[in-house]
Amino acid sequence: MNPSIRWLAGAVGAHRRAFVSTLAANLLGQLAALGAAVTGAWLAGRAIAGHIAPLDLAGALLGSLVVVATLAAWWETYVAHDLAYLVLARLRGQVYDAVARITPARLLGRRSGDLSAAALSDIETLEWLFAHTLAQLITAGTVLTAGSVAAAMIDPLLLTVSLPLAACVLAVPLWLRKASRRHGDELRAATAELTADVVDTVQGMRELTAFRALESRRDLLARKTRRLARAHAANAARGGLEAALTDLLLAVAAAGTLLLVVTVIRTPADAPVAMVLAAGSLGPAAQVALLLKEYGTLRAAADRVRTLVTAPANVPPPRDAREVATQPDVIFEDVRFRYTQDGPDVLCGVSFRIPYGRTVALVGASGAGKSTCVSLLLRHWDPDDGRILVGGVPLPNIAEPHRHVTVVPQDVHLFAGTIGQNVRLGAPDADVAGALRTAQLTVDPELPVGERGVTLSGGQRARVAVARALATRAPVLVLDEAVANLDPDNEARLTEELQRAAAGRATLVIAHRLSTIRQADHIVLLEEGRVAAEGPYDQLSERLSQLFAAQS
Ligand SMILES: Nc1ncnc2c1ncn2[C@@H]1O[C@H](COP(=O)(O)OP(=O)(O)OP(=O)(O)O)[C@@H](O)[C@H]1O
Repeated sequence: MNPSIRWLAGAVGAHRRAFVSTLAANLLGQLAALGAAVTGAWLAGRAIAGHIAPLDLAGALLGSLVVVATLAAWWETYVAHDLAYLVLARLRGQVYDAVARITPARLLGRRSGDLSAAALSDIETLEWLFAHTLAQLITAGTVLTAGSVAAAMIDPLLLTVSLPLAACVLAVPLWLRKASRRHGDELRAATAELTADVVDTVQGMRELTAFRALESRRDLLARKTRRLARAHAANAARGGLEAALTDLLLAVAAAGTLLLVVTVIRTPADAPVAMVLAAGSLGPAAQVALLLKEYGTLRAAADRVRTLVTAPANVPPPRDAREVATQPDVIFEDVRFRYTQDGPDVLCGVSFRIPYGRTVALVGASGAGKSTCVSLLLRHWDPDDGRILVGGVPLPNIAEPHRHVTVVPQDVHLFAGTIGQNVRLGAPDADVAGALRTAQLTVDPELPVGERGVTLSGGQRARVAVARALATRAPVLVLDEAVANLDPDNEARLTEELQRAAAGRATLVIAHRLSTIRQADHIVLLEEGRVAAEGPYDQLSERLSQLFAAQS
């Protein structure tokens, strides 16, 4: 069995009761249906022999079996879907945890729309596995065995046609399994790519409109849609071939069994029962063939979900947690880092200190490694060498780093909801009005901001992000170009407020404006991942002027 399918089958283990109920309902339904067919055939045989007594015990048994089969089918539909959605809910939780674990540092090289496809449509595809496959495969095997044993008890010869042909029916999906896998992989990949492009298109609609690129984007989506249609067509053509071959084999098996029954069974009254039992193996075989037809798609969806869910965390979980000082300094100690093993060193032994109550500005040309320092301080990655200490404790030994370090990022993300909800993101009991006041934003906290904060200006979004960070009361504050979206007046006023807020914090500022940098107590100049110089503004003013002149 494919390892991903085996892994998913294992996921059912947590819902044993629901699985056993599904299995019991399916088995009961199948056996009751077989029993009803045999009883009906036996009654037909008696009628052939001239015994017409419709309401005797056998008639009652037939009626009861039909009722049991019907109720079991209804029960199975209910419990099988219950099982499927229990497992799917669990998988969705695991996918969510995995996405949280591997982002924001990286997305396993996958696009966000691709991850949405894994979280939504791949998992939805697996519903077929849990609701219609696992229990049904076990039941089909049981019913096939029971029917064959009963037929052999009448005459072993009865199995000489149906059993080999049942094996041929099962061989069809096995014979086509490579094509099934290929089609499944292509189908899931095409679905994911289209989803990723649609998500990208919706998110970038403003740019597409501004740059008059709607036509070319439509062409791209049409191309991706055609790819998906081709994948569906290839999958459907193979599925159709499988179904046609299965039907042909079943028809040959039924005709052969009929011929055999006529030859082997001498008493006409026994012929219907013999026929039903001899053909009894064909029904389960056809059912298994039908289930295996979906194997390629299921396997591809299972592979994609498993890759995501079993992806290792970017950084190991905190260990030997230690108490962090309430008024912490932040220390970068000879930090070395590269993003990929064979990539260049991005930080080559960076050391600096942010004392509590002080503001340190990190400056440098584009690509010098400023944002990388922020990512390491937020523990999106761990340094390859050296360490970062907050309040005297290395980051990997801090149980909940976000309680100590907060950030106003370069690309602010606001969630659909009110300003207040966005400010309370990291601190549900926060003083929203106070945080908004410090962030210089005089708006109603109940004002809705729309998805990604579309109803706000860039400056307002930045100030909501500042309020959100301040609301957490974390003692280390990182401002990654937080005021870049503001006009000089507003920038000056917000910087003043932030200076006041910085008195009770250790603050790291990344800024490209001299006016912001001038406010800092200490400046660290990064060049190609190294600290080229550090000191107060007056000491570095010449180098800073050169840097900013070169950048402008
Ligand atoms: N996720 C990533 N994977 C691989 N390389 C990256 C990644 N992020 C940044 N880099 C590389 O690391 C180097 C430092 O990038 P960083 O974003 O830290 O620079 P920066 O000083 O903040 O630049 P800017 O002022 O333009 O924002 C750059 O060469 C960049 O291409």
